[in-house]
Amino acid sequence: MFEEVCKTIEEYELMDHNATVVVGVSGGPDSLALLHILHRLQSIYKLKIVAAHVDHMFRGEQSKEEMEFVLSFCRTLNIICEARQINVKAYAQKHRLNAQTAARECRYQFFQEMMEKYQAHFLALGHHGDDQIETILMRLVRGTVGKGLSGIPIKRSFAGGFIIRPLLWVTKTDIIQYCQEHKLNPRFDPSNEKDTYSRNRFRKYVLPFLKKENPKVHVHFQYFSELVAEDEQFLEELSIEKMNKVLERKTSSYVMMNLTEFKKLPSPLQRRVIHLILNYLFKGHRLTAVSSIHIEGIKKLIHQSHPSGMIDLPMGLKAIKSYETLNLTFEQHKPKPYRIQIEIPSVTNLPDGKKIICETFNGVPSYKSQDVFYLPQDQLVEPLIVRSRKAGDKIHVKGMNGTKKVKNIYIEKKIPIEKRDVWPIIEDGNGNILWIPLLKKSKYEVIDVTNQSYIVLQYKEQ
Ligand SMILES: Nc1ncnc2c1ncn2[C@@H]1O[C@H](COP(=O)(O)OP(=O)(O)OP(=O)(O)O)[C@@H](O)[C@H]1O
Repeated sequence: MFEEVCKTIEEYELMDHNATVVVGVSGGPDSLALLHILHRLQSIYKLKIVAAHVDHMFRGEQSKEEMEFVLSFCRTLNIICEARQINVKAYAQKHRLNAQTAARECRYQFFQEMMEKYQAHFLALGHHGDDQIETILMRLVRGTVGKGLSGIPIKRSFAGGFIIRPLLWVTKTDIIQYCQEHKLNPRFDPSNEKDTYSRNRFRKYVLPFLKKENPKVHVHFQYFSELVAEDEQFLEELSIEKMNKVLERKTSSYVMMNLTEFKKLPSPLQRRVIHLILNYLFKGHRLTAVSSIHIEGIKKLIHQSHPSGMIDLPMGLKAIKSYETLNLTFEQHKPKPYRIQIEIPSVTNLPDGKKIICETFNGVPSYKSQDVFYLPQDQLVEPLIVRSRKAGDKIHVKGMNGTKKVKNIYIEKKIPIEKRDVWPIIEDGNGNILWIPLLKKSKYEVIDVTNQSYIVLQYKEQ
């Protein structure tokens, strides 16, 4: 096993000469073997080794005894040992965490502190090949997708340096044998046997079967882990590039996406782009994992034939589709309804950022367009009003008998939902809708060569 671990260290460049390495040592076989191996490499790499032990205070005297054991083991090898007792139960209660998560958080805080104290480059941990198999299988069973399926990384950034795991290519059996050969006499944590933990059930019931099928199964899982990590990194970079092309607006609580561009992406990139956006929006919301249910929900909303729709996501996030736009937003604001009187003449600023210019006009209008409306002076019923839509709004459409629902006009013209609430509607003193700028004119616009006197309304950009 020693040779195998040395090979891993070299191949993955897990160690530099003259480096300072903090080693997480629980007192169990994995980390004890790891410490022993690194100690053997100390003179070759000219390493400074610091063992770091946390007593989680779960098992009273027994865990204290483990701490004493680690301290004395390090003394015999002449290795610096930092040990700390942390009341994890109290920490878990305070932060409302389960015991395992709390223990992990406390441990990593301590490791970080030790790395800073000793200005260490590496934190070495004793995860091995069987841990890798368990982790990947547990995640598959739990429904993890993407990068999470790569399991435990052999080297990753941490506290200004790297976490390294030199034992990932060896098995628990190799480690136990190593401990026996070198008479290391490790401590065994009884909680590793409990059926209540999911990991222990995988270890006890699934691993023996896999190892019987193929004693080298850990090699295949490790290889799988590295391939997935590599593929995922490549796809993530590609997805970031594509995401930047489909995003039209982005703040910490709001994202607007162009669906015409989005739909051109191949399906795996579509999923990843959604995943990236959700991760970005949920950042800081203490949501550990974006679930595939949310990603698929958004994808379905985008591809459904109906041009508009909305789904609710965790933490009050909403995905709102409107024609070729998807808005993902935590913002709940709905535009306020408005009603403004139009003086003659005047310039009226509108909530949609545009303006209505109202003037009198003498002569026969020759310019006809959807952004200008001519009302014969003798038809004017004051006051003229510009307002937002109301339920049941109807317009007597120019050149048509009867009325038409304004709502149907918005649908026909594919006006996005969020724009409908601010779109201006002009009505007269009788409450008749005269004009919906850019969309529809009413029968009240009558241009007649015998008439030389009009009110002209123009809808313009600022
Ligand atoms: N209490 C602890 N103090 C210091 N390091 C720890 C502690 N618990 C775990 N570690 C580090 O994290 C690694 C993985 O922990 P985990 O609990 O998954 O493994 P384990 O199977 O219990 O390992 P070991 O046989 O070393 O106890 C350990 O190998 C060790 O390097």
